[in-house]
Amino acid sequence: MKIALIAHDKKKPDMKKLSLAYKKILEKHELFATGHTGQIVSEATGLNVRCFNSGPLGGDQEVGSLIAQNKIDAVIFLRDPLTAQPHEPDVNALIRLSDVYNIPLATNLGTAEVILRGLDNGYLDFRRLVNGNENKHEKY
Ligand SMILES: O=C(CO)COP(=O)(O)O
Repeated sequence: MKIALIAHDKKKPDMKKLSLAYKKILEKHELFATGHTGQIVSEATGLNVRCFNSGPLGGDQEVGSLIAQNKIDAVIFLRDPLTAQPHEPDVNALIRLSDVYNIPLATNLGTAEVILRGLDNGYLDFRRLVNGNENKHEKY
């Protein structure tokens, strides 16, 4: 599975802890991330992470583009709900695309853990069926 990891600045410590705690699960999957988040996760865990631009410089849009191409199976996006972000439209666009394509999306630690444990228990295996239809999203 292809997992996207993103964390706003105040949530990066949480992302570091999450990636360390769930390293054994994450290492079975292909990881993608916005720039600084990916750097933190790869340095903390030693896992291979494909890093895009930093979020404010277009990284969220790069992840969104992969979602639109059916190339991301789950998103863990630890958002900071208490700080205004200059690139809020990009954040909203990424969340919107996840909903358009029914991509499991966690926006906080609680849901992130559910998704990671679900991933390990095969609950996201339905994504493999979707992946069989690469670039052919079901619209209805
Ligand atoms: O701002 C972000 C997501 O909106 C995260 O970007 P970075 O991982 O580059 O800090």
